[in-house]
Amino acid sequence: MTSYQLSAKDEMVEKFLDAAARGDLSQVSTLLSHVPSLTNQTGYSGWTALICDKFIVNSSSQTAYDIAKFWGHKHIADLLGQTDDGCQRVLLGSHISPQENYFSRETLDRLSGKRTDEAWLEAKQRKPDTVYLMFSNLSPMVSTPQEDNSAAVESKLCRFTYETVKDLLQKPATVLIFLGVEKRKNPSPYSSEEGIQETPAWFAFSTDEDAAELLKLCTERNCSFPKMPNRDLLKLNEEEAGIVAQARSVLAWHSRYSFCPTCGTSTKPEEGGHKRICLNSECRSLKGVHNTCYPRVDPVVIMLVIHPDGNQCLLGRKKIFPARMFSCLAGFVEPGETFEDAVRREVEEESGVQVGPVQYISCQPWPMPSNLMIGCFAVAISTDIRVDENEIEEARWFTRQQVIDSLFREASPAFIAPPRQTIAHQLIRHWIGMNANL
Ligand SMILES: NC(=O)C1=CN([C@@H]2O[C@H](COP(=O)(O)OP(=O)(O)OC[C@H]3O[C@@H](n4cnc5c(N)ncnc54)[C@H](O)[C@@H]3O)[C@@H](O)[C@H]2O)C=CC1
Ligand SMILES: [Mg+2]
Ligand SMILES: [Mg+2]
Ligand SMILES: [Mg+2]
Ligand SMILES: [Zn+2]
Repeated sequence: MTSYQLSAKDEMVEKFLDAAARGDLSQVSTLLSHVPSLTNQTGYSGWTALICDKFIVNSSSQTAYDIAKFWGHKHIADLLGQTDDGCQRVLLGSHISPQENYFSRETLDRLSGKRTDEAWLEAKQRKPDTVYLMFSNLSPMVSTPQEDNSAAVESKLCRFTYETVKDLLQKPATVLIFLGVEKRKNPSPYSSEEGIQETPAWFAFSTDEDAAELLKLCTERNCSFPKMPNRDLLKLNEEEAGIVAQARSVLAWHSRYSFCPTCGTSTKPEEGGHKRICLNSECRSLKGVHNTCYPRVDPVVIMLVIHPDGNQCLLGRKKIFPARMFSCLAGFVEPGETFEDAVRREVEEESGVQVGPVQYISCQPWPMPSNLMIGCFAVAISTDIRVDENEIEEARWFTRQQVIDSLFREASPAFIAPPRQTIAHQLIRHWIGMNANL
């Protein structure tokens, strides 16, 4: 006996569920002949005898699909995975694994709390193990193992010590930013502050000194300041790419915000280069907190639009793309807009295709100069293409097979995919990895 009293109806429901769970067909039919509505009654556990609506969840938030999958009933899970509601079935549901994109790795601990600690920052600047990255015209100095400009050759950031760059740091046009300290590989066994060996700090600075003279300061081979960031900054390893994503965006902001957006007076860097303050003591921007004083990040949605049949995707090309390259559609999020609405608006503006469900997949900082690419899948609810020629030269539906050929096979694919370092490439690849779910 339970400690609580069941009503006659509850008792009937529990009896019915018990019979259904045991597979006692004769008792199930007897009870049903008396009370047909028992099929959809819910017991204390949240279960029904037979889950007729597959979007109903039990008290553990599991759908029939989740349960079938958990117990390894693949056939049933596959059946339940098929739906008639055209759109949702081509999305991934809960099967998304976290994905790291190029420019996304957090190699350094930013220690944002230390940006206001001037004494600590000054001491760190002079430490012999502190690493300095040098930027000219928003490009970091890099070295390449051989003189080869092809995309396959990896570049390395040139690292400088305080002794080498201290004169440059004094020049009035130099902007210095504190990037953070190296993350500790092994957690320290010490618990007291004094016992912990501090890891090296990293700074980046921009200088307008003569580039040829700057290159002489480095002892590495084949040093240069790359000319085409969209191409040349894709040659770093993942760690260095993550550092450049932060450094280039912040330095680009300094180079564009030397005057106050509120009153037009000159501004100066503060807080380890993560803030600029106006030199006019009467300025409104000095009262309260204002986003004009901080580095900006511009959200951009980038989406792989999937055909309602689940087996084609929509890709477009801009005039400036290399020949035959097609990529995901993308566009800036506008003020007061959700990213889902931005996806729908940009896709319709650029291709005329209407979009229903939108699902976030992963994001990518894109430091040219300061975008945050918000990567999504989106399911089309119309398929006719009408391109806005101001933004896109051509847009097309490509079949899964054409996409696979383009990513993995050399011989004359239908189009050329964007490079692997772009989130566009990763979204396309991710889609190929999904089941057609048909
Ligand atoms: N990492 C990746 O895989 C990819 C990155 N991208 C980046 O996404 C960005 C946006 O894509 P688009 O198709 O050009 O956007 P878009 O479709 O919104 O059109 C760009 C136009 O929007 C206007 N605009 C509105 N807000 C702006 C802002 N904050 N900054 C600059 N322009 C603004 C300008 O008129 C600009 O010409 C590009 O800058 C590109 O660098 C684009 C595709 C792939
Ligand atoms: Mg666009
Ligand atoms: Mg657009
Ligand atoms: Mg736009
Ligand atoms: Zn001002």
